[in-house]
Amino acid sequence: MDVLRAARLLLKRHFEQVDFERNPQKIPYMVTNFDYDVILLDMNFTRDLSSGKEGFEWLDRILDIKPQSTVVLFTAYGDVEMAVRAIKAGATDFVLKPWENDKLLATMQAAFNKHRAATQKEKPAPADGQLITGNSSAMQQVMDTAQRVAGTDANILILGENGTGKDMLARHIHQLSLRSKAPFVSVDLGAISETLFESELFGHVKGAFTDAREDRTGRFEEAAGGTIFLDEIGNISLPFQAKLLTVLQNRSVTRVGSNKAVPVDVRLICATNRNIQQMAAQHLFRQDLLYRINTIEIFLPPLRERTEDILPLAEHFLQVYRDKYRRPVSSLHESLVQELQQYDWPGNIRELQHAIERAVILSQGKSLMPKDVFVKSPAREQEMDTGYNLEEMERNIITQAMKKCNGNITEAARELGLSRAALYRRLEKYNL
Ligand SMILES: Nc1ncnc2c1ncn2[C@@H]1O[C@H](COP(=O)(O)OP(=O)(O)OP(=O)(O)O)[C@@H](O)[C@H]1O
Repeated sequence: MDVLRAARLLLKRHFEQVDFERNPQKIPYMVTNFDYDVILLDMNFTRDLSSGKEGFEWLDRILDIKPQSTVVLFTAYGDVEMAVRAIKAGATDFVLKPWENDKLLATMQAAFNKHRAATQKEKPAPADGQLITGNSSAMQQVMDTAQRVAGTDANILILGENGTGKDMLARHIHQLSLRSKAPFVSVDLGAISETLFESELFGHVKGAFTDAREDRTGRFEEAAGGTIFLDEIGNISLPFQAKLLTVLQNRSVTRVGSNKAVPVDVRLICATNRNIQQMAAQHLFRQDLLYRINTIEIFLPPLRERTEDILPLAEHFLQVYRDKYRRPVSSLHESLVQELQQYDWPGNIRELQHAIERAVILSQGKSLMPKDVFVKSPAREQEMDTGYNLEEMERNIITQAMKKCNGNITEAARELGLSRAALYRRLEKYNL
C-alpha cells in the first residue's frame, strides 16, 4: 500500500474529516478554500529525497496563504536535520518515515489540539461579529428570550445543530448582561482530552503531576466575575459530569493537587448539539446536572427551518467578505437566491458563511452566481460519487454515524444497533 493511502486509512479512523491530495499544485487551492486544522505535508514529492527543497517551498507557500496554519511534516528517515530546519521555518512538528502508527497519531492529535487551542484563543469575532437576527419568527423569539434572561444570572442551555450560532448567541447574551465588562471564557469540552479536563477547567498546582511545572489557573477562575461558556457539554463522560456538578453545587473549584477550594462567581452558559434530554433518559447524562444547567433553554433551529433568514445572512456575509477581500462583487444573482433558499444547509450558518466567503474570493463578476457558491469540495465530490446500491448506502450511513459520534466507535455502534465488533468489521470492509 502506498504511503498516502496507508496514512489516510489510519487517520480516518481518528479524525472526522481527512482530505488527501497527491498533486502538490493543488495545495494553494485547498489551503485557500478550506479551513484545515492540521496539514500533513510530505517533504519529498519527487525522487530527489535529499534536499526537501520542494517541501520547504510548499511550507512557505502554505504559511504565506494562511500564516496560522498548523503543518506537520512527513519526512524520510534520516532527514532529522531537515525537519528541525523546517520547524524553524514555521512547521509545527514532524514525523519520520517509515512511521509508527501510535507516533503519527499522537503527533497529529497534539498538533490538532494545539491548533484548536490557538484558534480558540484568537477566535476573532466570527465574520465581523455582528449577529444577524433575520426575518424568521423563530429567531425573533430567540432574541426576545435572550434579551429577557441576559440581565439575570440564570444558567442557560443553548441547543441546536452544529453551526446554528450557539457560540455567537452565548457571546451576545454575555454582552447584554451586567457582566459584560468581565471576561467571557469559552471552553470547547469536546476538544479537551479526558486527562486534561480537570486541570484545564479547575487549574492545577505546581507538581500535581509530571508536566505541572507551574501553577495554572483553570478556566472557571479565568472567568471570575464574567461568563463561562461550556460548549459541547453533551460530550463529557459521566465521571466528569459528576465533577462539574460538584463545582456548580459548591460554587467553588479546587485545583488539581490542592485541597483548598476557591470560590468562583461565574454565570454559566452551556451548549450542545446533542439530544440531551434523551441522553438523560438513557442515563448517559446526569439528570441532576441537566437540572442545574438548563434553568433557561434556548433552541436555535437549523437554517433549513428558517429559510427567511438565509438571504439576510447571505447578504451580510457578502458585504463582510467583499470588504475584507476588496472584491468588486456586490450582489447575489437572482438564480443564486433561489438555490440558496432551496439548499438544506446541513452545516447551517457556518456552511453558508464559508460558502459565501469562498464564492467572494473566486467570483469574477459583479453578481455571485450559483457556480461560485456551490463548488464541489473534494469531500463533497466523494459523497456525490456514491450511488444507491445497498453497500453504498451502508457505507454512507456508517460514515454519518461515525461523524455524528466524533469517531467514537462504541457510540456509533450503539447508534447503528451493531456490536462494536460488527462495526469494526464494516469499517475494515469499507476502508473507513
Ligand atoms: N445570527 C448570526 N449572524 C451572523 N453570523 C452568525 C449567526 N449565527 C452564526 N453565525 C456565524 O456562523 C458561524 C457558526 O456559528 P457558531 O460558532 O456560533 O455556531 P455553533 O452553533 O456554536 O457551532 P458548533 O456547534 O459547531 O460549535 C460563526 O462563524 C458565526 O459567525
